[in-house]
Amino acid sequence: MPAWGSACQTRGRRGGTWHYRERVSERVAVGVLGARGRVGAEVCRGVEAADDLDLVAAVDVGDDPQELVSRGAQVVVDFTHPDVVMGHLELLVGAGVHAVVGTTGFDDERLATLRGWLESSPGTGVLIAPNFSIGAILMMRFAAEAAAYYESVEIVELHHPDKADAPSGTARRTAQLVARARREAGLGAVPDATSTSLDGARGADVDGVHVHSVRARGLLAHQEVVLGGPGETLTIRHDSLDRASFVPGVLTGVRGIAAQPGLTVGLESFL
Ligand SMILES: NC(=O)C1=CN([C@@H]2O[C@H](COP(=O)(O)OP(=O)(O)OC[C@H]3O[C@@H](n4cnc5c(N)ncnc54)[C@H](OP(=O)(O)O)[C@@H]3O)[C@@H](O)[C@H]2O)C=CC1
Ligand SMILES: O=C(O)C1=N[C@H](C(=O)O)C[C@H](O)C1
Repeated sequence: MPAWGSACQTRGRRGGTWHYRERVSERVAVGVLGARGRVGAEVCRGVEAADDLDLVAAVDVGDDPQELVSRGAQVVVDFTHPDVVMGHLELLVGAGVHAVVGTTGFDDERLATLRGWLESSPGTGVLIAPNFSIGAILMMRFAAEAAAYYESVEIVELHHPDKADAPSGTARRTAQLVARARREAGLGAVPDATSTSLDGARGADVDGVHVHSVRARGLLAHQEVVLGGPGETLTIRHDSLDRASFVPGVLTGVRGIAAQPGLTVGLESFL
């Protein structure tokens, strides 16, 4: 029986007599936080279109997040804002509700706080995924794999100008994965003899990897990882052209989170 499966009976006719056959229903009651936002609205549409999911609460600014609990959400998806997401998670984890989180802004300190809350709520699962699109997940994986072979690497992330934060959660995560791969390969610091006269000219330094953030109307979510070695470069690029790109990954997280208690960072282990 799945974690939230409920057994129900269906009636069938065999040999002229009615009999009952047990059928296991795996429907999941889902709440969405940030339901009127750019991604939240897309997630609501995805949940409503799925045969095995029920949208029981759609919450945004002005609504009471307690509704998520009182309406029986088993899993809550959060696409809100880095400034408010921790408050939501404290409420959800305290109530034993699983969470699938796309909202950015998770540093080591926040993750440690979250782990502490989860220790007091055994059986509850939280998935924090910097990016739910399959192409972005593959882009991060390919970048980490390539990083061991190149002396140089820089990341350019490009987004719409209404984005809450910079650098993007995806770029931070990519930089961390690339930096780890470089360490494991025994590579030292990336070569850079530049002496800059303007702050910011070389972007932000994330674990020794330079990250550049572009914000321009017309863009949605894009990233390039530029790797360089003697006489060659390799550019790994991903483009999200529509927010529909995030929905299948979110629904995969929703369906899998009850079976993965504790904290998971990145959708990779659900694929
Ligand atoms: N992991 C991933 O794959 C992705 C992650 N993201 C991240 O998701 C987050 C949201 O992005 P996006 O959808 O573009 O942002 P939006 O601003 O379009 O949506 C956020 C929504 O949350 C609402 N909101 C803000 N505070 C609260 C609150 N306290 N309670 C309930 N709702 C609240 C906002 O309302 P109001 O507008 O009134 O403030 C808005 O409707 C960002 O951190 C972004 O980086 C985005 C895309 C993909
Ligand atoms: O705000 C966005 O739009 C996005 N945010 C996430 C991030 O910061 O990485 C994911 C994607 O890049 C879109």
